[in-house]
Amino acid sequence: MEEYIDRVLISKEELGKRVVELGAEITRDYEGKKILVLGILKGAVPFMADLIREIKLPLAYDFMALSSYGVSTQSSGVVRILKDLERSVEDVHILIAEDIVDTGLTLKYLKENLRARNPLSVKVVTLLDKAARRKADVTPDYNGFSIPDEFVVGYGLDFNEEYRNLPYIGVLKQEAYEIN
Ligand SMILES: O=P(O)(O)OC[C@H]1O[C@H](OP(=O)(O)OP(=O)(O)O)[C@H](O)[C@@H]1O
Ligand SMILES: Nc1nc2[nH]cnc2c(=O)[nH]1
Repeated sequence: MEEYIDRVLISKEELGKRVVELGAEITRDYEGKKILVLGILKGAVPFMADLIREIKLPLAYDFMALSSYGVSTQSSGVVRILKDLERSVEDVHILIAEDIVDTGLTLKYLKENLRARNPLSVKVVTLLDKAARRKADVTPDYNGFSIPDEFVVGYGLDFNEEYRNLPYIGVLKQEAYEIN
């Protein structure tokens, strides 16, 4: 698997340090509030699993799975809910946990959809922000790292469902795209 990694963009140590910082910031901001951390499957799972253990407050977590209609890697902005929340959110502050915000189309749809359910608030924490590709007017409230316009894998992010279990964020070699 790692023979196809061209270079490490964010190391395991850098990821760990930043997740601790994000957890501390969220802990300060949400003191006394009832939080629902909402992970977006599947990419957010490793980040969310580490982050929730750095949020030193009582919280609940749940997941949604979304799929965007579009041609291959091009997101169209039309999103379908594959797995929805299991309960009402009217009494909670929702903190959406994402691995990456790219065009922002997924997040724009999701925020609008969730706001219609009348939660106390909706905010977003993302591990990575690729702002150069933004098409929708959305800004994450908490961002781990701003990254350049490169396709990255690892720590939840995949290429054809592989590489999600790498402990760092890396950039693939050209060969990796050619063999698949
Ligand atoms: O800002 P956007 O351009 O809308 O892209 C961001 C979305 O794309 C990725 O999910 P993906 O559809 O690859 O699913 P996965 O998490 O299961 O890999 C990521 O987890 C975000 O949900
Ligand atoms: N794996 C992966 N998925 C993405 N979805 C949007 N941008 C990216 C990216 O850079 N890598």
